[in-house]
Formats: sequence, C-alpha cells, structure tokens
Amino acid sequence: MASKRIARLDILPSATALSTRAKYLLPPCLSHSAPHTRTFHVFREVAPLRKHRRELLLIGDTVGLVPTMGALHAGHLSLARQAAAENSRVFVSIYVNPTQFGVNEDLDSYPKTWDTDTHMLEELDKELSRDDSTLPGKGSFVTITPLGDVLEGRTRPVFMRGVATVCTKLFNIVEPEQVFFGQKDVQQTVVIKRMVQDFHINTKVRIVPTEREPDGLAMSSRNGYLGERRRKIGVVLSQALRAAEAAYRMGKCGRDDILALAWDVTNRMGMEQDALSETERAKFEVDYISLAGPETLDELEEVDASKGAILSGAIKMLPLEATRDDEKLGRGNDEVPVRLIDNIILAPQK
Ligand SMILES: Nc1ncnc2c1ncn2[C@@H]1O[C@H](COP(=O)(O)OP(=O)(O)OP(=O)(O)O)[C@@H](O)[C@H]1O
Ligand SMILES: CC(C)(CO)[C@@H](O)C(=O)[O-]
Ligand code: BAL
Repeated sequence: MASKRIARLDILPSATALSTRAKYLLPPCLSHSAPHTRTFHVFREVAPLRKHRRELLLIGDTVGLVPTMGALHAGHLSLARQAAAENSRVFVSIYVNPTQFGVNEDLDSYPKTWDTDTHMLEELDKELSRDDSTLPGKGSFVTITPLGDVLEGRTRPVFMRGVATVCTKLFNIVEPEQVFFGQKDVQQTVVIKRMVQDFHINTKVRIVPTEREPDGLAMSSRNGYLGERRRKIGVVLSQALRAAEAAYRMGKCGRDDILALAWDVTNRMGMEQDALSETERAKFEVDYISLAGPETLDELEEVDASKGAILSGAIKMLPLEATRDDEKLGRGNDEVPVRLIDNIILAPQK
C-alpha cells in the first residue's frame, strides 16, 4: 500500500505564466534571495517547475492544480484543501490573466494582494502539515464554442477563451492528476470539462462547492470592493436563485414558473432601493438570470427532471451615487462597479 505523504502547497505566481516572454512585477520579498522563509516553493519560470514536476512524478507524488487569480479567500482555500485531501502535492497558480478581460472590464482594478495571498497559503500549508505530520490579442488561443459564448461570454466576450487558453497552458506545464475549480464559476467548470474531454487532456476535473458568507453571498475576490451598503444588497442574487430553486424543489419544471420567483426577488429589492435617497441606496442591474442545460448551457424552456439544470445569474452593483461620512466604504471607495455571479445546480430528480 502506498504510504501517505504530507500534502504540501506549491505556488505558481504570475510568473509561471505561461509565456516566458511576459514581464512581471513581483514584490521584492519574492526575490530569489528569500525563498527559504517559505515552507512552499515559488516558481516564476516554466523550466524549473517542469523539472520539479518530473521529480514528483518519479517519486510517485500526485499533483492537484488550483488555478486562481489571487486575492485569495476561503473559497480558494476550500479548493486547495480538497486538492490536498486527494493529492500529495498541491499547486496553486496566481495569475491575473489579462486575456480574459475585455477592454472595459476591471483588469486594472482587479485586487492584487500577493503578500496576503502567500501568507494565507503559508498558514494553510502549516495547517495541512499539522493534519498529517507523520510523513513527509495575438497568438494561440483555445476557444470552446458555443459554451464560451453564452452567459458570461455575452458580457465578457474574451473571458472563456482566456480561461481555456491559460488553463491549457497550466495543465500542460503542471500535468496535474487532478484540477480543482469552484462551483461558483459554473460556466468555467462546464467549459473546462468540455475542453479536457475534447482535447484528451489527461487530468480529472474536480468541482468544489461554493463557499458562502453567512448571509448567502458567494465569496469572491471582488467582494472587497463592496462597502457595507452595497455588500448588504449584493445578497440579492443568491436570494433570487434560492427562490427559483425552491420552485423546482416543489416540482415546477417550466422556465417561467421557476425564473419568475427569482425575478420577483430582484424586482422587489430593486424597487426598494429606488425608493431610497442617494445616500441610502445601493443600485444594481441584473445582467442575466439563466436556466440552462447542465452540459450544453442551452437555455431551457422546461427542465428535464432526469437531467437537472443550472440556475445561474450575474448582477452589476453600481457605484454609490453619494456616500456618507458615517459608512464603511469598500476598496475603491465604492466607486467601482462590481459584477457578482452565482449559481445553483438543480439536481436531477429520481
Ligand atoms: N466562493 C467560492 N467557493 C468555491 N470556490 C471559489 C469561490 N470563489 C472562487 N472560487 C474558485 O477559485 C478559483 C479561482 O477563482 P478566482 O481567483 O477568480 O477567485 P474569485 O473569488 O472567483 O474571483 P472573482 O471575484 O474574480 O470571481 C476558481 O476555480 C473559482 O471558481
Ligand atoms: C481559472 C482562472 C484562474 C484562469 O485564469 C480564473 O478564471 C479563475 O480564477 O477562476
Ligand atoms: N473567477 C473568474 C475570474 C474572472 O472573473 O475573470
């Protein structure tokens, strides 16, 4: 029987990136002079990483890869924990991938919290070691159509192409036995699964449930842009999806019967906000609320209860119109619009 090894975290910061020509600005603390302060490896070049990967292969270690864009939170850590539970090594990549952002999206303001990220991974690494201390524009793109064009793809046209491309590179470099993605980005999971299948990529795609705040808001790196006022209203999406899910659970399968309940929630909350003054309200726009097939992402008129469906949505929290001195603002002083996404899987019914 294979002996159990300590799962260790290895981190691939932006530099692993995927193109040896890319330039990266890394904080000085990450210079090669100080790697001994970390309990995990930091790779910024492809070649040493590949070498390390080959060594792991030779000693029979398995690798679970967790691709991220940094600004880590409990959701990311849940993926890393899951990966560690099932693999002897965990690779976490941190790379804010520009090719998945369109020109008017939030690439420039996307949070970059390298020091906190590495600290969190450090703590997680310690925790995992404690758990088992007995043993040690132009270029090439991967396009998955039509899956990448619907839902998020309508608002973020290059998003899924960027994700599929960067993940192909990561998968080729790391050659992980398993890759871990969060349920929160459901379209991404469907695209990646299809890509792995269509390109015969030798890895297993694992999906980890969405971590939520106590009120139901899905954790997301972008939530930090929500000050207390927008944060309170941001929960509208998860509440809307929950209402629609309840209709399905009560036996409704028709699109209108299911989605009407979600729209009731967003319309009601939207009207409540409209009725308030500019210093009190937080306005939002619904981008979409979708009821789609679990593998095709085609919009459904009727859920086939033997297959189930994906209920998903996106809203944009608009910048506050006027702020008050007595309120806690988010990163960017609540001047940055924040797009929130969420979903619920409507499981097949027997
Ligand atoms: N709340 C969550 N629960 C579980 N997994 C999550 C959660 N949030 C993100 N993930 C997963 O973590 C991985 C990296 O995601 P990413 O770095 O984009 O974080 P994010 O919080 O989704 O950020 P963003 O605000 O950009 O959506 C993805 O597989 C994503 O689905
Ligand atoms: C998978 C991913 C790391 C690719 O950049 C990104 O889309 C994310 O963080 O979900
Ligand atoms: N979590 C998905 C990364 C993005 O929104 O670009």
